[in-house]
Amino acid sequence: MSKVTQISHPLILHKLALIRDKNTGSKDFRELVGEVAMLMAYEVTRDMQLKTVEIDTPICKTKCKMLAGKKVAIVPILRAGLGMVDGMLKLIPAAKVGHIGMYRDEETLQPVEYFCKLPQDIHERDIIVTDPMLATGGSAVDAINALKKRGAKYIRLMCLIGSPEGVRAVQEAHPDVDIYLAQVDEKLNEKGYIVPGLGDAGDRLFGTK
Ligand SMILES: O=P(O)(O)OC[C@H]1O[C@H](OP(=O)(O)OP(=O)(O)O)[C@H](O)[C@@H]1O
Ligand SMILES: O=c1cc[nH]c(=O)[nH]1
Ligand SMILES: [Mg+2]
Repeated sequence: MSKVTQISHPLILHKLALIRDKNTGSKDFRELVGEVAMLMAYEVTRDMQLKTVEIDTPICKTKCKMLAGKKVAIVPILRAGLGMVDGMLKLIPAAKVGHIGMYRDEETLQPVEYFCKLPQDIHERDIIVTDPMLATGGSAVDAINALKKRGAKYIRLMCLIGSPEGVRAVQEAHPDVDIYLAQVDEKLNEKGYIVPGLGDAGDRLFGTK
Protein backbone atom coordinates (compact mmCIF):
# COMPACT_ATOMS: atom_id res chain seq x y z
CA MET A 1 0.00 0.00 0.00
CA SER A 2 1.32 3.44 -0.85
CA LYS A 3 2.65 5.66 1.90
CA VAL A 4 0.77 8.88 2.71
CA THR A 5 2.88 11.71 4.14
CA GLN A 6 1.42 14.95 5.48
CA ILE A 7 4.06 17.65 5.49
CA SER A 8 2.84 19.87 8.30
CA HIS A 9 5.74 22.28 8.71
CA PRO A 10 4.69 25.56 10.42
CA LEU A 11 5.65 27.62 7.35
CA ILE A 12 3.53 25.39 5.12
CA LEU A 13 0.51 25.56 7.44
CA HIS A 14 0.78 29.35 7.73
CA LYS A 15 0.93 29.80 3.96
CA LEU A 16 -1.88 27.29 3.46
CA ALA A 17 -4.13 29.36 5.74
CA LEU A 18 -3.49 32.39 3.50
CA ILE A 19 -4.13 30.28 0.37
CA ARG A 20 -7.47 29.08 1.77
CA ASP A 21 -8.63 32.65 2.53
CA LYS A 22 -11.19 33.69 -0.09
CA ASN A 23 -9.88 37.27 0.12
CA THR A 24 -6.45 36.25 -1.20
CA GLY A 25 -6.22 37.44 -4.82
CA SER A 26 -4.59 35.67 -7.79
CA LYS A 27 -1.17 37.32 -7.45
CA ASP A 28 -0.70 36.33 -3.80
CA PHE A 29 -2.41 32.97 -4.36
CA ARG A 30 0.07 32.12 -7.14
CA GLU A 31 3.08 33.19 -5.08
CA LEU A 32 1.93 31.24 -2.03
CA VAL A 33 1.21 28.05 -4.01
CA GLY A 34 4.72 28.29 -5.48
CA GLU A 35 6.27 28.80 -2.05
CA VAL A 36 4.40 25.86 -0.50
CA ALA A 37 5.40 23.64 -3.43
CA MET A 38 9.04 24.60 -2.89
CA LEU A 39 8.85 23.81 0.82
CA MET A 40 7.12 20.50 0.12
CA ALA A 41 9.71 19.58 -2.53
CA TYR A 42 12.34 19.60 0.23
CA GLU A 43 10.50 16.73 1.94
CA VAL A 44 9.37 14.90 -1.20
CA THR A 45 13.01 14.60 -2.32
CA ARG A 46 14.33 13.54 1.08
CA ASP A 47 15.11 9.95 -0.04
CA MET A 48 17.07 10.89 -3.17
CA GLN A 49 20.18 8.80 -3.54
CA LEU A 50 23.63 10.26 -2.95
CA LYS A 51 27.10 9.29 -4.15
CA THR A 52 30.48 10.16 -2.67
CA VAL A 53 32.66 12.45 -4.78
CA GLU A 54 36.08 13.95 -4.23
CA ILE A 55 36.23 17.75 -4.27
CA ASP A 56 39.20 20.12 -4.15
CA THR A 57 38.42 22.89 -1.67
CA PRO A 58 40.86 25.86 -1.62
CA ILE A 59 42.48 24.05 1.33
CA CYS A 60 42.65 20.33 0.46
CA LYS A 61 40.87 17.37 -1.14
CA THR A 62 37.77 16.11 0.64
CA LYS A 63 34.99 13.61 0.13
CA CYS A 64 31.52 15.11 -0.34
CA LYS A 65 28.02 13.86 -1.16
CA MET A 66 26.25 14.70 -4.40
CA LEU A 67 23.03 13.48 -5.97
CA ALA A 68 23.59 10.15 -7.66
CA GLY A 69 20.19 8.90 -8.44
CA LYS A 70 17.84 8.91 -11.32
CA LYS A 71 16.89 12.11 -13.05
CA VAL A 72 13.65 13.80 -12.06
CA ALA A 73 10.57 14.75 -14.07
CA ILE A 74 7.94 17.06 -12.65
CA VAL A 75 4.54 16.39 -14.25
CA PRO A 76 1.83 18.94 -13.45
CA ILE A 77 -1.80 18.04 -14.09
CA LEU A 78 -3.03 21.03 -16.13
CA ARG A 79 -4.06 23.55 -15.32
CA ALA A 80 -3.77 23.92 -11.57
CA GLY A 81 -0.72 21.68 -11.19
CA LEU A 82 1.27 24.27 -13.17
CA GLY A 83 1.16 26.56 -10.16
CA MET A 84 3.49 24.21 -8.30
CA VAL A 85 6.16 23.80 -11.00
CA ASP A 86 8.29 26.94 -10.66
CA GLY A 87 8.64 26.56 -6.90
CA MET A 88 9.84 22.98 -7.35
CA LEU A 89 12.26 23.93 -10.14
CA LYS A 90 13.93 26.34 -7.73
CA LEU A 91 15.06 23.29 -5.73
CA ILE A 92 15.44 20.81 -8.62
CA PRO A 93 16.52 23.02 -11.53
CA ALA A 94 17.71 20.10 -13.69
CA ALA A 95 14.31 18.39 -13.66
CA LYS A 96 12.42 18.04 -16.93
CA VAL A 97 8.78 19.04 -17.00
CA GLY A 98 6.07 16.89 -18.62
CA HIS A 99 2.45 17.99 -18.91
CA ILE A 100 -0.84 16.13 -18.61
CA GLY A 101 -3.99 18.05 -19.46
CA MET A 102 -6.98 16.86 -17.49
CA TYR A 103 -10.24 18.57 -16.65
CA ARG A 104 -13.06 17.36 -14.50
CA ASP A 105 -16.46 17.32 -16.21
CA GLU A 106 -18.55 19.52 -13.93
CA GLU A 107 -21.67 17.33 -14.27
CA THR A 108 -20.23 13.84 -14.00
CA LEU A 109 -17.03 14.77 -12.08
CA GLN A 110 -15.25 12.35 -14.45
CA PRO A 111 -11.77 13.44 -15.58
CA VAL A 112 -11.18 14.05 -19.30
CA GLU A 113 -7.64 13.87 -20.71
CA TYR A 114 -6.87 16.48 -23.38
CA PHE A 115 -3.07 16.70 -23.55
CA CYS A 116 0.03 14.65 -22.76
CA LYS A 117 3.63 15.58 -23.46
CA LEU A 118 6.38 13.82 -21.54
CA PRO A 119 10.19 13.58 -21.61
CA GLN A 120 11.30 10.73 -23.92
CA ASP A 121 13.17 8.98 -21.12
CA ILE A 122 10.17 9.10 -18.77
CA HIS A 123 10.57 5.37 -17.98
CA GLU A 124 13.87 5.97 -16.19
CA ARG A 125 13.01 9.19 -14.33
CA ASP A 126 11.74 9.75 -10.81
CA ILE A 127 8.39 11.39 -11.49
CA ILE A 128 6.65 13.87 -9.21
CA VAL A 129 3.05 14.47 -10.31
CA THR A 130 1.73 17.81 -9.02
CA ASP A 131 -1.82 19.03 -8.49
CA PRO A 132 -2.95 21.31 -5.66
CA MET A 133 -6.24 19.44 -5.21
CA LEU A 134 -6.95 15.72 -4.70
CA ALA A 135 -10.75 15.65 -4.51
CA THR A 136 -12.49 12.48 -5.78
CA GLY A 137 -9.05 11.34 -6.93
CA GLY A 138 -10.29 10.70 -10.47
CA SER A 139 -7.90 13.16 -12.14
CA ALA A 140 -4.84 11.90 -10.27
CA VAL A 141 -5.72 8.23 -10.87
CA ASP A 142 -6.20 8.83 -14.61
CA ALA A 143 -3.08 11.01 -14.91
CA ILE A 144 -1.01 8.25 -13.28
CA ASN A 145 -2.65 5.69 -15.61
CA ALA A 146 -1.62 7.87 -18.56
CA LEU A 147 1.96 8.02 -17.27
CA LYS A 148 2.18 4.27 -16.68
CA LYS A 149 0.76 3.58 -20.16
CA ARG A 150 3.71 5.57 -21.54
CA GLY A 151 6.28 3.60 -19.54
CA ALA A 152 6.61 5.58 -16.31
CA LYS A 153 7.66 3.42 -13.35
CA TYR A 154 8.76 5.57 -10.43
CA ILE A 155 5.91 7.90 -9.56
CA ARG A 156 4.97 9.97 -6.54
CA LEU A 157 2.03 12.35 -6.17
CA MET A 158 2.27 15.75 -4.50
CA CYS A 159 -0.84 17.79 -3.64
CA LEU A 160 -1.55 20.69 -1.34
CA ILE A 161 -4.96 19.54 -0.08
CA GLY A 162 -6.59 16.12 -0.28
CA SER A 163 -9.85 14.56 0.76
CA PRO A 164 -10.01 11.18 2.52
CA GLU A 165 -11.91 9.81 -0.54
CA GLY A 166 -9.21 11.05 -2.96
CA VAL A 167 -6.37 9.59 -0.94
CA ARG A 168 -8.17 6.22 -0.79
CA ALA A 169 -8.89 6.24 -4.53
CA VAL A 170 -5.21 6.77 -5.42
CA GLN A 171 -4.05 4.19 -2.89
CA GLU A 172 -6.46 1.59 -4.29
CA ALA A 173 -5.70 2.26 -7.96
CA HIS A 174 -1.94 2.83 -7.53
CA PRO A 175 -0.59 1.15 -4.40
CA ASP A 176 2.95 1.74 -5.69
CA VAL A 177 2.57 5.56 -5.72
CA ASP A 178 3.45 7.43 -2.52
CA ILE A 179 1.32 10.49 -1.77
CA TYR A 180 2.55 13.75 -0.22
CA LEU A 181 0.08 16.38 1.00
CA ALA A 182 0.15 19.49 3.13
CA GLN A 183 -3.25 18.66 4.66
CA VAL A 184 -6.08 16.15 4.34
CA ASP A 185 -9.42 17.93 4.77
CA GLU A 186 -12.71 16.72 6.15
CA LYS A 187 -14.82 15.69 3.15
CA LEU A 188 -16.19 16.46 -0.32
CA ASN A 189 -19.39 18.43 -0.83
CA GLU A 190 -22.19 17.46 -3.24
CA LYS A 191 -20.38 19.24 -6.09
CA GLY A 192 -17.16 17.33 -5.46
CA TYR A 193 -15.35 20.30 -3.88
CA ILE A 194 -13.07 19.72 -0.92
CA VAL A 195 -14.47 21.05 2.41
CA PRO A 196 -13.13 23.37 3.77
CA GLY A 197 -10.64 23.34 0.87
CA LEU A 198 -9.74 26.50 -1.03
CA GLY A 199 -12.33 26.58 -3.82
CA ASP A 200 -11.31 26.04 -7.45
CA ALA A 201 -7.52 26.08 -7.52
CA GLY A 202 -7.20 26.59 -11.29
CA ASP A 203 -9.67 29.48 -11.33
CA ARG A 204 -7.93 31.18 -8.40
CA LEU A 205 -4.45 30.71 -9.91
CA PHE A 206 -5.36 32.03 -13.31
CA GLY A 207 -8.21 34.42 -12.50
CA THR A 208 -10.77 32.66 -14.69
CA LYS A 209 -14.17 31.15 -13.97
O1 LIG B 1 -9.81 14.65 -7.69
P1 LIG B 1 -10.75 15.17 -8.71
O2 LIG B 1 -12.19 14.99 -8.30
O3 LIG B 1 -10.50 14.62 -10.08
O4 LIG B 1 -10.58 16.75 -8.74
C1 LIG B 1 -9.35 17.37 -8.70
C2 LIG B 1 -9.04 18.02 -10.02
O5 LIG B 1 -9.93 19.14 -10.22
C3 LIG B 1 -9.16 20.30 -10.47
O6 LIG B 1 -8.91 20.48 -11.83
P2 LIG B 1 -10.04 21.07 -12.81
O7 LIG B 1 -10.86 19.98 -13.41
O8 LIG B 1 -10.79 22.16 -12.11
O9 LIG B 1 -9.18 21.64 -13.99
P3 LIG B 1 -8.28 22.97 -14.01
O10 LIG B 1 -7.03 22.64 -13.23
O11 LIG B 1 -8.04 23.21 -15.44
O12 LIG B 1 -9.06 24.07 -13.34
C4 LIG B 1 -7.88 20.03 -9.71
O13 LIG B 1 -6.82 20.85 -10.10
C5 LIG B 1 -7.65 18.57 -9.99
O14 LIG B 1 -6.98 18.31 -11.20
O1 LIG C 1 -12.13 21.54 -4.12
C1 LIG C 1 -11.74 21.35 -5.28
C2 LIG C 1 -12.04 20.15 -5.99
C3 LIG C 1 -11.59 19.99 -7.25
N1 LIG C 1 -10.87 20.98 -7.82
C4 LIG C 1 -10.58 22.13 -7.17
O2 LIG C 1 -9.90 23.03 -7.73
N2 LIG C 1 -11.03 22.27 -5.91
MG1 LIG D 1 -10.30 23.98 -11.87
